Amino acid sequence: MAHPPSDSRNPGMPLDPSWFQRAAVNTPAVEARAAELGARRPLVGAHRAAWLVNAIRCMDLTTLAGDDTEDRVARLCAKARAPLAPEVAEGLGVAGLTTGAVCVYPTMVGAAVRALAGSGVPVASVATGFPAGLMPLALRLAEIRYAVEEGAAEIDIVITRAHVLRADWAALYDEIAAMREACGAAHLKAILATGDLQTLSNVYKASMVAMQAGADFIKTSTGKEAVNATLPVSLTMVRAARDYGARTGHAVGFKPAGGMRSAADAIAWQVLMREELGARWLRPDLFRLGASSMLADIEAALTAYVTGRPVAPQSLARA
Ligand SMILES: O=C[C@H](O)COP(=O)(O)O
Repeated sequence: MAHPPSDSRNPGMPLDPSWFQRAAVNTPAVEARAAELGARRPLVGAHRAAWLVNAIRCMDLTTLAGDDTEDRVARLCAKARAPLAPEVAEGLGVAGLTTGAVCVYPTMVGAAVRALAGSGVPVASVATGFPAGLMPLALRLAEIRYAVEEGAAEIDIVITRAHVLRADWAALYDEIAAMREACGAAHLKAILATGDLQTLSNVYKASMVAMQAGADFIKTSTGKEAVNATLPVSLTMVRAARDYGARTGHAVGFKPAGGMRSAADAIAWQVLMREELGARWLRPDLFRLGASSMLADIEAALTAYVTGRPVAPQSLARA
């Protein structure tokens, strides 16, 4: 399938329920496909290293904790600017490698912007009453505008799950469209909190509504639900993005987030993107891995590959 260009933002479109209201996801088939993806023969050597470097390039390095401080954010940003030790980066031929972005709470955006100055690494901010989103819309929109004024280039919004559970697609569309407008030039990632949506068919429908409302990315989770990113949910969402792109010519990005911890996770999700959407979707403008602790395992794997010495992930510098 020809891949639509991704350098143009998703303009959205009027809500059209005929694109999704009769969608019925074959859950057993999706789960079987996802299991097959996760059970692939492991990559080794230079091939595995290349996929892990790309995972860093596409990572939203995240801290979203109640005890976050400006010092912790500054340390995270230093890691985002230089995720690998110099000798490891040079050994891989990726001097200057950075993460895709840094993702923080709104009141930490200023500290992140200052710490990332001159790096080219954008700041993403969660907003709209993260993680539950249960605040008046006017306050959620004000929070978006605050984060953008603080310097956020990307806004990760959360949807009102009740709109999905009640199949109130107009209400879901209207809130995301209003959020998209409040973002202005900042890119909008729509967090669907899929662990709260009960069925894969609801995940597909919410994905389609978010894209029709103008989301630049669809994102699985806040990382605070009981169940966050899974391969079956991700497969459902990327197929929605594929269907939307085939009909509109607009590429919408995908961000799995929450609970991904290992280098193996980083490869499994990239294999899913490569096989379902194509190599074009393995770049940071269309793919992000939302993770707070996955980088340590990736760094340990790459350090061991370059130096030949095994390294415990917990021994590496953490934010
Ligand atoms: O959006 C990013 C997620 O909150 C990160 O979740 P995590 O801490 O489980 O990696």
